[in-house]
Amino acid sequence: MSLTWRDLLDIFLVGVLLYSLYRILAGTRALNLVRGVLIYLATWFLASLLGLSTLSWILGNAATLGAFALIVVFQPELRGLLERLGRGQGALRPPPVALEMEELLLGLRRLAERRHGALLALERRTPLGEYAASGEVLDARLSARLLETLFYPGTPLHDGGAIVREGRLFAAGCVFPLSEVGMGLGTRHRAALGLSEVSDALVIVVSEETGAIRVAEGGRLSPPLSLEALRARLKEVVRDA
Ligand SMILES: Nc1ncnc2c1ncn2[C@@H]1O[C@H](COP(=O)(O)OP(=O)(O)OP(=O)(O)O)[C@@H](O)[C@H]1O
Repeated sequence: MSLTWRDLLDIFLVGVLLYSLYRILAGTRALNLVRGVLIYLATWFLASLLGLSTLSWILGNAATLGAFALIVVFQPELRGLLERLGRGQGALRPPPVALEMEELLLGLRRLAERRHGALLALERRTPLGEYAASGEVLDARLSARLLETLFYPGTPLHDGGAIVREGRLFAAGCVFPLSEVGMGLGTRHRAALGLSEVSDALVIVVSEETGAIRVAEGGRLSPPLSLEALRARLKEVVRDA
């Protein structure tokens, strides 16, 4: 049997598909799931190969049930995965968000200096309306003073995340989905990571404990960023209004 160009194309495309899946899943809870599923399939395959009929019968039947259970348990990840596949993971970069960047940076700097925890999502292609609905819709002009006021500890809206839509502070006090990955992190950081897993939003988080500013994007949380590094990162995403 000779190898035709179709076989080579087939192998190449499967390789690209597997690599893309790995890139999407790397660093997320779903990567462990894929590893688990591969181990399961390998055991099942070996059991059938060695003629261990009871074990392969059990594994075969459990697979059907397990597939449904996985869909239920990993619903947020699957949703995020389909979302990212739909967006083409960078091939179709979301258009830049129009935003008064210096106001945003000034607000973040002041929050960080005072160790006022903050969570702010910049909406891109994925609509964040369902999360905005869990908080208070403001649709106000974004300013440093508004950010400082919103995240001032003790105020009713300081709890939860804010959403910036088309350069305006659209909503505050919103509940974001919590990531299962950053179990060592506090809930504010897990909420930043969680939203970035299920959307293409760029989520900025200011730590109450350390004042460190980090950015979550595509299911990954950056190390603490200096204001200059943050400005450089935002310039790739934001178009000054
Ligand atoms: N699901 C959520 N969505 C949005 N915000 C949340 C969510 N869960 C918690 N928060 C926010 O996180 C705050 C609690 O932060 P916590 O101190 O546990 O986190 P942290 O990541 O350690 O932050 P920090 O380093 O700022 O202390 C809450 O007051 C609330 O504002």
